[in-house]
Amino acid sequence: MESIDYLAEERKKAEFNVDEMKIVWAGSRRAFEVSDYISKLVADDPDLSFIFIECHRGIQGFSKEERTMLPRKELFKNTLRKSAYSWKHIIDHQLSEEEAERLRYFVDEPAFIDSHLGVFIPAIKGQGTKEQLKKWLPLAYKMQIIGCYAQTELGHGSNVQGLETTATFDPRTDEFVIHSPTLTSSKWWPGGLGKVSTHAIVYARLITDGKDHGINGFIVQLRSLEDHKPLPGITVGDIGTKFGNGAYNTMDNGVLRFDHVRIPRDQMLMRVAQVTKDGKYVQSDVPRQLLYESMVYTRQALVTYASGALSRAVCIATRYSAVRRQFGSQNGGQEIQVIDYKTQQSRLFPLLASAYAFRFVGEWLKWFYTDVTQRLQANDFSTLPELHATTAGIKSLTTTATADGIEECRKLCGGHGYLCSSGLPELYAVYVPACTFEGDNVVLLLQVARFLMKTVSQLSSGKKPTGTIAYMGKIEHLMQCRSDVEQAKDWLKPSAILEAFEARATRMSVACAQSLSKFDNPEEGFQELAPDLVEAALAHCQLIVVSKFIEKLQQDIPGEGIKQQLEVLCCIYALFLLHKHHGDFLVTGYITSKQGLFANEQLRALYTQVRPNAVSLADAFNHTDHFLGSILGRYDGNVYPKLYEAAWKDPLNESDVPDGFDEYIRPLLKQQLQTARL
Ligand SMILES: CCCCCCCCCCCCCCCCCCCCC/C=C/C(=O)SCCNC(=O)CCNC(=O)[C@H](O)C(C)(C)COP(=O)(O)OP(=O)(O)OC[C@H]1O[C@@H](n2cnc3c(N)ncnc32)[C@H](O)[C@@H]1OP(=O)(O)O
Ligand SMILES: Cc1cc2nc3c(=O)[nH]c(=O)nc-3n(C[C@H](O)[C@H](O)[C@H](O)COP(=O)(O)OP(=O)(O)OC[C@H]3O[C@@H](n4cnc5c(N)ncnc54)[C@H](O)[C@@H]3O)c2cc1C
Repeated sequence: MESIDYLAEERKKAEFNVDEMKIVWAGSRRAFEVSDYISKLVADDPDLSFIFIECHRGIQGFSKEERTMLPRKELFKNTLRKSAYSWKHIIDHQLSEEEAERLRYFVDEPAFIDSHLGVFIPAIKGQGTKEQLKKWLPLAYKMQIIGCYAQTELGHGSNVQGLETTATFDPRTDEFVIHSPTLTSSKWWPGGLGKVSTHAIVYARLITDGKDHGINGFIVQLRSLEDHKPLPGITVGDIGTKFGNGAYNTMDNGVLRFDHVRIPRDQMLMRVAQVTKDGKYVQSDVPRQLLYESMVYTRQALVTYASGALSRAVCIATRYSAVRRQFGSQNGGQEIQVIDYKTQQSRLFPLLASAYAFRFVGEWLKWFYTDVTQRLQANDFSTLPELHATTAGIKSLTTTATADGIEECRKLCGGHGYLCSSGLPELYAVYVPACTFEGDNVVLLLQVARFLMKTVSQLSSGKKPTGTIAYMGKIEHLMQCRSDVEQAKDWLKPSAILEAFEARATRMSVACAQSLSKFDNPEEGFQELAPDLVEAALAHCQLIVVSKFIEKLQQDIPGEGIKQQLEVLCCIYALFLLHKHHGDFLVTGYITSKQGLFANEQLRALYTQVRPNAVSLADAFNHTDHFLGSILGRYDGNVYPKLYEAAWKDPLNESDVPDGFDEYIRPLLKQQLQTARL
């Protein structure tokens, strides 16, 4: 039966070519084709799109929207089945790495495979010697071993140098003894550890001859490759159910303790430092920070994933806002679409613009990461501090904004957004730990702040800042200039926007540096001023996102109306930030309150420009209905019949009279009858 497109009228209003925008969103025609093909493959293959569970009726299939009703143990087993099935598909069809990554993405269930591919393998690559890569990578790539990244402990996560697990070298046997000396040294959180991983990269204090050399990574086998039982001396399990039904609970985040577990010496990852057979500790000529290199990789990857998650929420909220009508009916006509309310637009459209902004900054960050890692291979470490600060900062900014944005989209969908079948509660629950893992977002901004303070202090010594901090080279101008905006439309000029963000970021950093200089003990000052430093770091990161969006627009972007739409979105992103943080821009003296009001006026005009294109801009994300997993976000907009239909699938509706009626409701009702008779 052909379905009716309830959003057809909206789609007719588009002033640009949606198919061309899909390519811009994907990054290239080839990336679009791969994503498009794999997302449909997943949606159309029940083994990938459905959840199969054994129950009293035999094996039953459930759709993605029903996932939150299912028990964790069954969900987990189903995820194992899907991972094995996906892996077989990848091998049988010889999928490329890009296609395989897309397959994992569209299956859309957190699983051990994420830790194996996203953290375990990058850690070996970043910290292993050539010989170690040769030995371990083929095993890992063929999934003959499955690994996780065991860094965080019960007592310490953010403070990596505070980890307690020990790796003590025993020269008599040429082995390390891995040990958990305290309860708080238990490894706690690693994804894939609880029930699946056979191996882990374990971060432990390296001790030789009684001397503590700090943290290093070690490859440790945890489970038998025969029967999967924990090896002697190892206690391992899952840490328990996490936030939200379904959600991240398909992942087995684990706990791990070692009781004097011995591993061969060559299982210490030795790119950064080595221990010789006679127990001598030798530091390589590469910086110690390379121990943290895999975190840089994953933080960079999380930025592109942020745009993916935000675009899903925005797509659901935009389509639903065009379907939903409230108030304003005249002469029996239709009510107003809620998307036409300016308040709805002022909450929704900045998120739409943010999704695009995060996409482009993610694209750039991937390029930057690749560039720096190539330099690292050639022993050029000069750009590593900038890469660390940028990945930390942009990961922090984009994941915080995305988690908040998903929750805002849920509210934008009113009451129905609170239903699990809207897809938004689970999306939020799955997504929100991204603000914590791979570095707590505040801790990461403090890293950016340290980098900025160093940059400011080096300016006087004549060191020329480059890359993302090149703007600080114009410090004299940026400390004094004033916005020349005279009317609302002046805020459309990229140069006006850029200077505003550069001046604000520079002034906030310089103000922090000046305050810091008043402290005798700089570390004490840093702690005292931390909230201001975090704000300065955020201002710098917002500047990066804005400037990368502007740079994107300087490229040749073909396609009818594409560039115009992106220009509007770029201005919305920047002016929304200016409006939200306008206190910063005012206090630092770059704009007057009148210029702030012009920005807001221009923002409202931009919302009007986006309005006819909103649904199509969301369509350009090219999300399948399966991937969205949302009745409110259905492509055809057929929301109400489907919501009604879905309600009856809830297990509570399996019978008219609920279990427990005889024990708990009937006596109450009877008691009321007796009371009434009295
Ligand atoms: C179905 C089948 C499919 C098959 C598919 C196949 C397809 C293949 C592709 C698949 C790809 C998948 C990708 C998925 C990605 C998403 C997966 C997400 C999973 C997430 C799991 C989560 C994992 C974790 O959370 S791991 C644990 C993370 N932990 C942290 O982040 C801890 C945070 N803390 C720290 O990083 C540090 O402690 C820090 C930085 C806060 C402090 O460091 P410090 O050393 O104690 O102190 P400090 O003095 O501040 O720093 C010293 C010095 O070092 C510099 N520094 C710090 N960090 C770094 C760094 N990372 N890099 C470089 N430099 C660094 C710092 O700046 C200082 O420098 P100086 O000032 O110059 O001295
Ligand atoms: C779903 C999930 C998956 C994970 N997967 C893995 C994994 O695979 N492997 C792994 O090793 N770990 C993993 N982790 C752990 C994760 O990396 C840590 O939780 C994270 O690094 C934060 O550390 P923490 O829990 O110690 O938080 P804490 O540092 O205890 O943070 C608590 C609070 O203190 C604040 N705070 C901490 N330090 C400072 C400071 N210096 N200044 C100001 N404020 C501060 C933070 O901002 C936060 O508000 C995972 C976590 C989650 C939630």
